[in-house]
Amino acid sequence: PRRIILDCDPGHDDAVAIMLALGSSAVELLGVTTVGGNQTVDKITRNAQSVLEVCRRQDVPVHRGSARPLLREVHVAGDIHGESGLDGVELPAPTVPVAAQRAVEFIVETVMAAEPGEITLVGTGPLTNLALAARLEPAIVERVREVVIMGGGYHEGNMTPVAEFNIWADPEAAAIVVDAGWELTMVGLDLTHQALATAEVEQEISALGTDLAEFFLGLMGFFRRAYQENQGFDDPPVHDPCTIAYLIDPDVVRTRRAPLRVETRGDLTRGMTVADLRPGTDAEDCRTQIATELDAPGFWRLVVDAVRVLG
Ligand SMILES: Nc1ccc([C@@H]2N[C@H](CO)[C@@H](O)[C@H]2O)cc1
Ligand SMILES: [Ca+2]
Repeated sequence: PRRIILDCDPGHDDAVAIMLALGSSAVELLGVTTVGGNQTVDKITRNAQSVLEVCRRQDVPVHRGSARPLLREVHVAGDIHGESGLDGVELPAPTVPVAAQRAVEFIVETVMAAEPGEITLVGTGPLTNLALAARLEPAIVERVREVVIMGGGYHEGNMTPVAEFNIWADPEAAAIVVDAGWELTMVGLDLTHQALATAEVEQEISALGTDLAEFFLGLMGFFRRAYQENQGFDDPPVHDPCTIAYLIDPDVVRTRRAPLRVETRGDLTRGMTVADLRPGTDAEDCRTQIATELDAPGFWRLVVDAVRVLG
């Protein structure tokens, strides 16, 4: 299985990413690291613990990470994720304390203790922790098998017309991660806006008839209303689990190699991910790639199967 660390800011769709990782035998979730993003890192960390409680996987450690971006001010996404960061469901109190080791140390130690090419880092929040890890121990860059991020977009934005929230929140961290030189797959809004939680999806989940299915529906109910009221979407795009689906079954996500950079100095373009899609840029030795097309039925089949297995 792909052995991963999930750096995240749960967040409704981060929670689904955790459930998909736990419910699939193709992925081994070694630990969850948290970062301020959708909400403050205290709330995010508590949410991560609660999701693991609901999934009855308290064996997976939660390591707390950066409360704020490297340079920029904290901006949370309360309009989409609510005051708690996971509004819409009952969140059980954690029964296991947060790990003593901080997120960045856990990332570095896990990668350096494993064989080269064994560990995959998945980031579904601002990339502050991954940037700090690459600076604390540069040796992880050639040791990590692949970095997969939910963030950015080559033709789409949400925080601004040209920037996606995770990248916009900490553009300097994103630039460090994107420029580091490791294999990096950007699963941006162009892809994740195809992962819409339709009524049909909700019916399939509801038919499972388990407590976990109800938890999922509670998450999606709030996320749907928030997206309708604030972003004008009929059905909510469930961004973060697309990274996990790509690892479970690469055929579910079409990718294209392309040089990738992050704008950190722009005024109108703060946090823009600039992909070079001109002819001939998809060279074999290009170490960054972007996700372009989702097999939506295939994606949702993986999600429903995971919720069923976990239930
Ligand atoms: N409006 C909005 C803001 C932030 C997010 C979060 N950031 C990413 C999408 O921009 C996902 O990781 C999701 O958790 C989603 C919607
Ligand atoms: Ca997220």
